[in-house]
Amino acid sequence: MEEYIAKVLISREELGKRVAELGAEITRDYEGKNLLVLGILKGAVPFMSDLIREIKLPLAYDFMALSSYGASTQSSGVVRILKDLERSVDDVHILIIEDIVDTGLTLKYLKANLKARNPLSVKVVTLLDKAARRQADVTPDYNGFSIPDEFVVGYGLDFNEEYRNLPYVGVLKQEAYEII
Ligand SMILES: O=P(O)(O)OC[C@H]1O[C@H](OP(=O)(O)OP(=O)(O)O)[C@H](O)[C@@H]1O
Ligand SMILES: Nc1nc2[nH]cnc2c(=O)[nH]1
Repeated sequence: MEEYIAKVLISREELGKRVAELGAEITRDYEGKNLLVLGILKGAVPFMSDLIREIKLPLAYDFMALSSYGASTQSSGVVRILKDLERSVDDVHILIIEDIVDTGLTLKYLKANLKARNPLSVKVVTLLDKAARRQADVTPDYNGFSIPDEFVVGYGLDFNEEYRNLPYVGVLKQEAYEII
């Protein structure tokens, strides 16, 4: 698997340190609030798993699955809900967990959809922000790392469903695109 990694962009150590910082910040901000952490499948799973253990507060978590890209690396701009929340949210502060905000189209749709359900608030934490590619006017409330316009994999991020289990964030070699 790792033979196709051109370089490590964010190491395991850097991820751990930043996730702990984000957890501490979120802990301060949500003290005394009814918090629902909302993971967006599938990419957010490793980040969410680490982050929730750095949030030292009572919380509930749930998941949504959205489709934006299919197997391609290009945004279609079309967002569909493949799996929805299991409960109403009018008594909770929602914290969306994303692995990456790229064009922002997914997040723009999701925030509008959730706000229509009248939660107490909706905020977003993303591990990665690729702001150079933004098409929609959305800014994450918490951001792990701002990254350049390169296609990244690992720590939840996939190429064709592979590489999600890498413990770091890396950039793929060109050859990886040529073998599928
Ligand atoms: O800002 P955007 O351009 O809309 O892109 C960001 C979205 O794309 C990725 O999901 P993807 O659809 O690849 O699903 P996955 O998490 O299951 O890999 C990522 O997890 C975000 O949800
Ligand atoms: N795996 C992966 N998915 C993305 N979705 C939007 N940008 C990216 C990216 O750089 N890598």
